[in-house]
Amino acid sequence: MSLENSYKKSLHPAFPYPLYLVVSEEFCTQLSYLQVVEQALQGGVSMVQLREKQATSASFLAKAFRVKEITDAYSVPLIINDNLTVAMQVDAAGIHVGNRDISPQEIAYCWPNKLIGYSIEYWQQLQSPAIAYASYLGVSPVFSTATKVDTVTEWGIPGIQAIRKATDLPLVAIGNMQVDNCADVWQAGADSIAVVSALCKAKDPSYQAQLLLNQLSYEAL
Ligand SMILES: Cc1ncc(COP(=O)(O)OP(=O)(O)O)c(N)n1
Ligand SMILES: Cc1ncsc1CCOP(=O)(O)O
Ligand SMILES: [Mg+2]
Repeated sequence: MSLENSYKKSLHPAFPYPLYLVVSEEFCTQLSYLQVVEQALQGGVSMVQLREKQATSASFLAKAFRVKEITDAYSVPLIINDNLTVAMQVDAAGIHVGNRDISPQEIAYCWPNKLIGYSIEYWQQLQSPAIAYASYLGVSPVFSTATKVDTVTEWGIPGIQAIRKATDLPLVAIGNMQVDNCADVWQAGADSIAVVSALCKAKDPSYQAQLLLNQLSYEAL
């Protein structure tokens, strides 16, 4: 979709974070993960998630402290993937979980007033009690991706549109989000575009972040 054919959406008032970096050291091929975070933030990334599926808790915690130092310097919220202990210890802004993780209900009980991201992998989850505790939903994945293969539904544009009609919660689109497809996903109802490869594998994450953001037509809050 060209910018001329798109309309300026408002940012979601509860989630004014249009470009969301999900960073893992293992997917950073050109630069260190800390350089990727810093340069992506320079390019305008508005939220960062640290996702370390292979790390020990100790290594995850050490990395989280390093990333938090950078995100704090840019006043950008840091989300921790899966690990509530790490999230609490670094005083992250929140945590992202899916179906096989600690539940949003349990998180809200142990760690109140924090952002809770919850992955939607199949339609019936929209009826789950977890929804009441979620701050945003990860539409996961929009398109299939080599970065995460243990997925259930490839939502596509029709999936985003259907979930948009079913809930007012902020929607984060994830899964093979690139410069050439994120405008359509945005216009279909996503409030945020989350990327791993598009920034972690970029030679110039700052420039790449600007290219992604330029595709997203929105009014400043
Ligand atoms: C923003 C965002 N959306 C979805 C996911 C996937 O979370 P999950 O289903 O728990 O899978 P893992 O990331 O733990 O492999 C995410 N991490 N971030
Ligand atoms: C963590 C995650 N959750 C759903 S898809 C995905 C990976 C997205 O990676 P990429 O942006 O490289 O397709
Ligand atoms: Mg998870």
